[in-house]
Order: sequence, then C-alpha cells, then structure tokens
Amino acid sequence: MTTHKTKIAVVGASGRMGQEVVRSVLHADNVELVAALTHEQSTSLGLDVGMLANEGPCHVLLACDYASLQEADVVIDFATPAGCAERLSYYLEYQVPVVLCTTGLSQADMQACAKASVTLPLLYAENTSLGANALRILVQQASAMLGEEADIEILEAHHTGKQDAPSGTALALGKAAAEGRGQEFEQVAELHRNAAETAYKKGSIGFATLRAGDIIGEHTVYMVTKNERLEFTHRVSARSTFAEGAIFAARWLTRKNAGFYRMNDVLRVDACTRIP
Ligand SMILES: NC(=O)C1=CN([C@@H]2O[C@H](COP(=O)(O)OP(=O)(O)OC[C@H]3O[C@@H](n4cnc5c(N)ncnc54)[C@H](OP(=O)(O)O)[C@@H]3O)[C@@H](O)[C@H]2O)C=CC1
Ligand SMILES: O=C(O)C1=N[C@H](C(=O)O)C[C@H](O)C1
Repeated sequence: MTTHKTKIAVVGASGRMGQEVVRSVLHADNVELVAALTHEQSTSLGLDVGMLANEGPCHVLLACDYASLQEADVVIDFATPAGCAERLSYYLEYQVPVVLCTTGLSQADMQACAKASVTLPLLYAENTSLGANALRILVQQASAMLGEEADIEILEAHHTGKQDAPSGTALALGKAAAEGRGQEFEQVAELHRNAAETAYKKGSIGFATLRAGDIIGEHTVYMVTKNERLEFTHRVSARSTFAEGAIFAARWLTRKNAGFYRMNDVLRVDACTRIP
C-alpha cells in the first residue's frame, strides 16, 4: 500500500533550523521536500539544500520564487523575523497552510498572522518541542497554586547566533506564569532584569538571558518563596527535536480548516493526552 507523503516547503532553508528540517524531512518516510526557500539576497541561492545540510544531493535547490509553494501541502517557516509580513502574503496568495516557528516577531507581525489565519490554517509555535509545551502548562499550574507568594524569574540560555532576547519560549513561559496568577503579562514583565532601571518589584516576572557558545536552548523558571524554591528546567540537546516537532505539527495542520493554532492543539499537552 502506498501512503500519501505530505509535501513540505521549508522557508529559511539555509539557516541552522532550516537545514535541520531539511535533514529530518529527507530521513522521514511520510513527508517529501518539494521546495526550499529564502530571500533574494541570500548567498546560498541555487545550491542543492541536501548538500547544504550534509546529506548529499536531494535535487531541491534553494530558491526565492515563492510560486513553488503551489507544489506544497504545507510550509514550515524557520526564517528570520525580517520579511515575515511579505512571506505571509505569499502563503495567503498560494493558500498553503503554514507552521510559523520564527521568534522575535513584532506586534504588527502577530496581528498579520491573526488576520491571515481567518482564511488559512496557521500554527504559530515559538517552540515545537513536546517538553517546552508541557512545561508551559506546568508553570501555569504551579503559578496558580503559589500565587504572588512566589517570586518568579526566568533564565534562558542560547547560542551566540541568536538574535532575539528574551527568547520566544521564555516569553511564553512568562505569559503562562502571569496567567496562572491572574496578572496582565505586559504589566508585570521585566524583560531585562539586569538592566539598571528594572530593580526587583514584588509581583513582577523577570527575565535574564545568557548567550554562549553552541547552547541549543535552555529555559529555567524559578518560583521562590521564603526558605524554598521550585526550579523548572527544560534543555534541548539536539535541534532535530524542534525539526521533528515542526514536521509533526505540519502534517497535523494539513487536516485542519483555516484558524490560528498552537502546539497545544497538536500535542494536547493541556489534556495530558498525546496523539500517537
Ligand atoms: N519554534 C522553534 O521551536 C524554534 C524557533 N527558532 C527560531 O527560528 C528562527 C531561525 O533560527 P535559526 O535557524 O537559528 O536562524 P538562522 O539565522 O540560522 O536562519 C535564518 C534563515 O532565514 C533566512 N532568511 C532571512 N531573511 C529571510 C526572508 N526574508 N525570507 C526567507 N528567509 C530569510 C536566512 O537566510 P540567509 O542566511 O541566506 O540570510 C537564514 O538562512 C529564529 O527566529 C529562532 O528563534 C529556532 C529554533 C527552534
Ligand atoms: O533561536 C533559537 O535557537 C531558539 N529559539 C526559540 C525561542 O526563541 O524560544 C526556541 C528554542 O529555544 C531555540
């Protein structure tokens, strides 16, 4: 019996994550790589993305003509925030569902995502790993239990190539913590805890950032009360974790109607049930 292979286009395909997704797609038997896209100025245009990803030729060349999206069932976008609005316009034009994994997006970009999702299945994932999404639920629950008794601080560590800070995952964890104790995130978030003007305030949620070497992605949420503390830590030791999560989400998204989706919808971690 031949099974239908999901046809995947990877956007940002020459980047750290783009190459990881290419590798994972080439190794999986239920998906097929049909396009690999980047921007017009990319120095890697025209290269075989299989070669770029150290997998040998796969006969898909890095391109910037988004008309090739017509071949795809779904897009996985791990490109940089710059150009996000333009990319969304292509996904709308070619009506191709998208798993958007870019962090550091502006409010305007997020509004454009919401607007696009009126007519397109769009899944926004600042972190496609199972563990980070489970952690978000645990943090919300613990924060609800402890209330404002606990000081909450979030520390994230990433490789030196990361452009945005705090990370998208750290912000999502902070939002979950604020939600848990019934706070408005924007009112309590101290995004740069170590900056001089953001000294400790009771009830705030502080963020601190490390950028060092090749750390793939680590997040710790501290909940500290008098004489004791909880530390919730998630560490990723291979980028393939993110790539495989994105592919899993992409296949799921091809069966959905237009709408704005999150990893929780895919993984059902909130209901503590996994889709096999
Ligand atoms: N959701 C998740 O689980 C994860 C999300 N991320 C996020 O993914 C994003 C990419 O991370 P990473 O791979 O490390 O970054 P990289 O800088 O390695 O890759 C980004 C890629 O995007 C390409 N690019 C730049 N501008 C455009 C554009 N306008 N259109 C299309 N492609 C473009 C770049 O091409 P060129 O190099 O040729 O300029 C580059 O290849 C970040 O926002 C990061 O935070 C990362 C890991 C996990
Ligand atoms: O840029 C990265 O590398 C990562 N970015 C995501 C984020 O900003 O949360 C997810 C992961 O931590 C790796």
